[in-house]
Amino acid sequence: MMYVSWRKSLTEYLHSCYFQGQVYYSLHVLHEDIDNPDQRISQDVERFCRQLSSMASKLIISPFTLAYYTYQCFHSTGWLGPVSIFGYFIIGTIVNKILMSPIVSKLVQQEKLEGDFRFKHMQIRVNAETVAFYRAGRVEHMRTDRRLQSLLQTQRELMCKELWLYIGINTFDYLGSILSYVVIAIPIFSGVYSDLSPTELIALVSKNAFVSIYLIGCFSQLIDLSSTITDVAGYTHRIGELQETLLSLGRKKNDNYSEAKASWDLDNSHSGEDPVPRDTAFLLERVTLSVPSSGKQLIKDLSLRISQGNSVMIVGNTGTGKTSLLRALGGLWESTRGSIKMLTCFGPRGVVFLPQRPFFTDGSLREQVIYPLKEIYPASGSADDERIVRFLELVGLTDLLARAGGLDEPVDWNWCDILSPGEMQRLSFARLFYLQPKYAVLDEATSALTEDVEHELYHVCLQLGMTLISVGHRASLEKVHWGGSTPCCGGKTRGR
Ligand SMILES: Nc1ncnc2c1ncn2[C@@H]1O[C@H](COP(=O)(O)OP(=O)(O)OP(=O)(O)O)[C@@H](O)[C@H]1O
Repeated sequence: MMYVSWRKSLTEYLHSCYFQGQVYYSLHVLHEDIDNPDQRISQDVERFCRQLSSMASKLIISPFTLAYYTYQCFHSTGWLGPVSIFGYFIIGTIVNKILMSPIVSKLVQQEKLEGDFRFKHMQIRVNAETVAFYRAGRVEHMRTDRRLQSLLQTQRELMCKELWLYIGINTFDYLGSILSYVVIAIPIFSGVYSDLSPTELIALVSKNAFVSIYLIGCFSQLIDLSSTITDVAGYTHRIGELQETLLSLGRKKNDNYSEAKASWDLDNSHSGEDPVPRDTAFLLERVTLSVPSSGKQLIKDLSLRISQGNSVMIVGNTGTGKTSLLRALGGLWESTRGSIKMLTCFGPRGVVFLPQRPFFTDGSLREQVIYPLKEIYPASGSADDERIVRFLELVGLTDLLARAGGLDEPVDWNWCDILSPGEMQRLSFARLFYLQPKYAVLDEATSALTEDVEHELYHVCLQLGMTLISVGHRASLEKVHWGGSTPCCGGKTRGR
């Protein structure tokens, strides 16, 4: 009996560990499984709901069975039986409450540490080469190990606390079965059933034992639920935190960016209702911009209008907020004061951003060049092979066609691993030429290329009719953005 109960506790514990893992994934899916977060979250939510519904079904049925067996117990033992069993349940609940409280906070702490540890793993996996260049393997190993040790320490503490809870639950179960005989022994020895024959007495004892044990069993079920409740409380707390963060982020979203402008738009969706000229892409009025996490002020009272044909170059020292200004233009950061209006859409008919770190998705060479149009128009087919090949030639990546085995050949490599920084920047330009937007926002997009190549690429952009908003350090770039200048915080904007 003892063995069966321990095994049950262990199985429950392992089950809870498994369940914790699943919920953990739902919380860290944003970091690790960005490719398919919706599916992961829906699977986890499904499991979570199953656990809740099993708990709810037990809670719904319990009152009926409790009422029936309380009546039966009262019938054979009088008030003594039900009162002592109810009193026993109340004491059990109080003890459980005391044992449960520290487990919930420990479980939340464990979830957080597990997330930190996995995030560290992912960070090393993504930056393995950089770490190897720094010969920082031992350092990273030590740092990861430190996180693992603190996670294991918390898990050990959690197990100790859970051990006491399980001891409490099992003790309640065993003492309960003894109580069933005690409650019938009292009326028997006090002479209530002195007129019964031994056979009738045995029948009475056995019937009462059955009823009492069943009644105590109902209470045991409720007490057992406490271990599930502690798990659910911990996960609910953690998921609640995630939800609150997402809600507050959603609330902070810049109002100037409508839902339509938050995604790519291939139709000419400019409504023309704005009082500003149709050729204006961005309108900034007395904008003050600060780093969201630290509040450090980067830009103060910047007013700027970026319109078609008037390229802008943003220059300045490192860390002065050039990229941050682009983040604000792209709606990723909110201004502290003033207003930023984006009056065009994302995509070929509007604006395309080339960020400082090039990004390449998994897939064929074509998918890299037309990114992200394949997902927007999956049936685009191979109608524009010629254009893609021409743009690859223009950026000096003809050999990539041979390396990839053609435009549509599936490749098993990670594009960021096999391309040099310069090649990545060239491929990003091929993408830009293919998309051919009205406005191109270029954040140090040619930092790994020579001045000549930079000049050529910028020249093609202008030939294709793009208005450029670029961040760069080289004086040679200024010629492309030739014109007057507007001061801007620690940096400068120069207009063509
Ligand atoms: N996500 C972030 N969280 C906290 N601080 C940030 C974040 N991104 C940037 N910062 C800080 O904001 C400041 C401006 O950063 P930004 O990237 O705009 O600089 P920059 O002018 O583009 O520099 P560089 O020329 O080196 O690219 C820096 O001090 C940087 O440390």
